Amino acid sequence: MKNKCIYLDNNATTKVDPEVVEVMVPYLSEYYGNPSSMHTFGGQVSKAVLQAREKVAALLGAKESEIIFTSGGTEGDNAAIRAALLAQPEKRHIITTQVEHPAVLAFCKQLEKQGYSVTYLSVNSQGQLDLNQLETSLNDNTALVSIMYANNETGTVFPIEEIGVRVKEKGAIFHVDAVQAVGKIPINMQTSNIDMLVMSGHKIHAPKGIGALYVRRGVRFRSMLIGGGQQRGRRAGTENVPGIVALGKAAELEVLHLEKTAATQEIMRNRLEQALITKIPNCEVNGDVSNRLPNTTNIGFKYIEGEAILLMLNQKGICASSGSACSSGSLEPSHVLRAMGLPYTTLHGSIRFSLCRYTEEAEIDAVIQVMPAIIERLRALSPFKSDDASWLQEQGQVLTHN
Ligand SMILES: Cc1ncc(COP(=O)(O)O)c(C=O)c1O
Ligand code: FES
Repeated sequence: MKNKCIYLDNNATTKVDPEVVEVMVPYLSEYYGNPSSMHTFGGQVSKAVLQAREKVAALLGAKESEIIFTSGGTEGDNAAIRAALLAQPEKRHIITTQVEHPAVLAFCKQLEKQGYSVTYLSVNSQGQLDLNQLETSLNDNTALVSIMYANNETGTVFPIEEIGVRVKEKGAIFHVDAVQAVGKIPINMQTSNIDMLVMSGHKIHAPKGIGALYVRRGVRFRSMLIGGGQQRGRRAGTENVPGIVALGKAAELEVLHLEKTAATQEIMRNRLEQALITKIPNCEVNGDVSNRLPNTTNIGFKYIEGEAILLMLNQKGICASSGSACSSGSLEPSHVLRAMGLPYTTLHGSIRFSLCRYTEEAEIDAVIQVMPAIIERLRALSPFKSDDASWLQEQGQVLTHN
């Protein structure tokens, strides 16, 4: 099956780069040794793992010894949060935000049931955090502050370093889910206050099921997986060598391409966004447009369902998304847009386009060409034609999801 779609859903996952495929294949065939083995055969493999670690460290401005390979973003987030709590058993308070990925949010909800208290910082209508709220929430009992670098749905980038200063003043551990930021904006751990940072391979043109967790030297870390002593005892289990080699290559390619491709993607993204909001009435960009990932746009088309737009785009061979991949299909409006307090009619009609270094101008042109007619057709069928609350109530609709 040859896939010829216009793929603008890169925040959900990315295509594996052919150069990445090429370097990983030998580790699925010839070099199948165990990196922990004493013999030379295993030794070759362990060397490849080390080189990959160095490449991932280089992408983050970190040291090789600060990188732990994981199975991806979810494991990294879970492991970081758990390690931070285990390192400070006397502290029982966590601060996070209402707009985190479920890998953090659902885990925090579970921790609440285990007796931890969790503060979920709110965001304003542009998706921005209030740093005063962070400051007033921080106390001596705060073990951990877990805040994402960039939001997967809107692309909003949080002022991570300003947040970090405040967190470190209070002596809490600062964990950052950077799954969407790595490879899209420069990140340098040398000049950062972040203690633990999480990235995932499949968002940067490596395969699914591989990721990395950065743990700053000196930060106490207890492994979530208990077993063999792999990865200096920080993550038990025989390493996913082909995945690790692939992640190393993907990281190397990001170092090479990041600056140039981010700039090109931003130009294309802006062109797409501008064209859509100019040609289509009653739509607006969601999120903080001045602090945003260069590849993401989330647009609310009032009075229609995002899923309907996606189905029609799909018929034209265009892949986009409404919010996050893991909750799509639920028809529940996004928790991120809800936290921003968007009106009901925008909440349901929001879709995300996310670009990557393979996105071409002609693909953007194609989307610009088909969208106005799609929206017009759906609006003609839609029962929602205004924000008038009494009208919505008459229709028996729920007004807000807050
Ligand atoms: C912000 C964020 N965190 C965590 C994850 C989970 O990563 P993974 O799919 O590698 O478990 C994702 C993936 O959608 C994400 O966007
Ligand atoms: S797991 Fe990817 S968006 Fe949720």
